[in-house]
Amino acid sequence: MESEESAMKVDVGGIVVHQEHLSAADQVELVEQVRRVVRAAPLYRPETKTGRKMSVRMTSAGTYGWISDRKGYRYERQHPNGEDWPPMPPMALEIWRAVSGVARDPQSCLINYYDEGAKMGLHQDRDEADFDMPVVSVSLGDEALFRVGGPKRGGKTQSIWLKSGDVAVIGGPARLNFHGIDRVRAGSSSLLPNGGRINLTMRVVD
Ligand SMILES: O=C(O)CCC(=O)C(=O)O
Ligand SMILES: [Fe+2]
Repeated sequence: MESEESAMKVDVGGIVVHQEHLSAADQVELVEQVRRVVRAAPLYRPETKTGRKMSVRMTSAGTYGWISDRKGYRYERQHPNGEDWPPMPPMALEIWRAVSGVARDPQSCLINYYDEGAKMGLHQDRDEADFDMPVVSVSLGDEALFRVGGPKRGGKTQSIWLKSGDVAVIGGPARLNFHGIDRVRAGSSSLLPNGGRINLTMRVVD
């Protein structure tokens, strides 16, 4: 994998998007590594506290996985099926080391799969112990409209289309900024044979 800095960095409400961080070949390799995770730890559709199913399907890799169910949001060491999470994809770790700007390695890689029609409402990532540690987010497959606000709900927002190979760093003063995915543009990428979008988010948890 190339280790050079990406060609373009764009600031969206304090979130830094490294556009085209991954080459086409790297994207193919990362998809293969994600497939390995999904074979060991199947995607599932989490419920929220109120019992509604999320539209995004999820799984995780690394020491911890992010879980949502009737008890709320938290990190767990096992998949809901009771098995430990598979190892973090090596490329996820490489990407983290290239862009995170911190010395610690991530303990969790959440994998989100968006099919046509899936979205993620505006939220903060705040289930981690140390907000000095960034969240690093990788986009693969179809483009997604990413909305970014400030640290308080209801403020102004900005949006950007995240494309396959883009890497976003949610850190520093933007670490607790609200963000979400409004929609995915079906058919905008040929990376995934069945379409849709994969998002990986790496985090230091405790
Ligand atoms: O899919 C994305 O780009 C964002 C995912 C996200 O915000 C999250 O998993 O917390
Ligand atoms: Fe998030």
